[in-house]
Amino acid sequence: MKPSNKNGLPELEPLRQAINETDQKILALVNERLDIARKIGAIKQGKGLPVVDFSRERAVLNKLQELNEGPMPDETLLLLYTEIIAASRRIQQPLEVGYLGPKATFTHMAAMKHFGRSTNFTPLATISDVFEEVDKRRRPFGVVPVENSMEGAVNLTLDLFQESDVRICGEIYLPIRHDLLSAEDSLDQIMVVFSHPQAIAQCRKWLGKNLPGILQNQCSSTSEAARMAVNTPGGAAIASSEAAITYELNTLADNIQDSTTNITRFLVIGRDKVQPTGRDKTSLLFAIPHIPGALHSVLQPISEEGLNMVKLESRPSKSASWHYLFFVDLEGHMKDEPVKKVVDKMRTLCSFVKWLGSYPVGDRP
Ligand SMILES: O=C(O)C(=O)C[C@]1(C(=O)O)C=C[C@@H](O)C=C1
Repeated sequence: MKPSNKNGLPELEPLRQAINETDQKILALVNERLDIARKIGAIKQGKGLPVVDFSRERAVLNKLQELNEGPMPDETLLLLYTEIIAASRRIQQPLEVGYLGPKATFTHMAAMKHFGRSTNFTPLATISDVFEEVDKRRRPFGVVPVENSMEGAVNLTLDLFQESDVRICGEIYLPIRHDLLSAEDSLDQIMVVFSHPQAIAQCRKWLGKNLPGILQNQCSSTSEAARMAVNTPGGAAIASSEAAITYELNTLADNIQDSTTNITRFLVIGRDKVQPTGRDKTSLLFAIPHIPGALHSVLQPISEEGLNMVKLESRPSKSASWHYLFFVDLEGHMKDEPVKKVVDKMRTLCSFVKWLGSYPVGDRP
């Protein structure tokens, strides 16, 4: 008689056996990779070099994407390899990353997307705290929001670059997807919805259609809303899918935001320079003298060098009223000749230029 498995499908048997053998090989290879990472770690430690090399990590991921012929989608490949690299870092030294908390916010999700889940994350109360932790060398990296495709710039983050010496070493794009979470089982039990005012505003149409006239209660964050939902009979929260896991809530509806193009960009801040990857961005902060045409003449070298300016934002200067600082993002790395030339030229035209960092371009959803 042929061997049968629990489903009574004997033809599955050899395939399951093949999967077992493949898994054993994958396991052995991942452990082999970790052993190699451990050796690299020992060399780096001996030379006083940092464990993290974002440029190398990007090269590893790019190479694998190039080699991938499927059927594994690139998104899955990136998820798997982000975790394998996280484990390879961890075996060298556990990595400490601070982020704008609380737990299960979109900043937390962005941090996990970038660093992998096998990283030590600490929620911090404010954006200033994240900058301070990195500035004072209490943590090597931090993650903060910098702009949202619908709401615009996060001014506090931009302002903190004026005072701080941290460097941008990465960017993360995350689609903002809101879910309706509750300890209750169905929508008709819901009597009050908790969330951050921005999240409530972003789900206005859905709420009007599905929970018309229901009490809306504002919270300081979507995670705080999830906590309220845990403790309030008839309560629901608009929060992230991560909050459903963290607070053990049921997802009564997912993707309830009115717009499907709501994306937040986050920055990874640290203190080390990131080497060029071939697809980089450079962020600069500059001030111009109060003379006609000053901004035009500062930006002119950018187009002359054929560089793509991907962002320009102004903020009031902290030191002088009615004076402005400009944030500009250029495609390219500070080590690329055209970027270097532009920055040299800017230094002759601006009253002040600060290089905030050159870092790999983030994958846009
Ligand atoms: O190549 C290195 O320097 C490593 O430490 C290995 C590795 C990896 O897992 O590929 C891990 C951490 C670094 O940030 C870069 C790459």
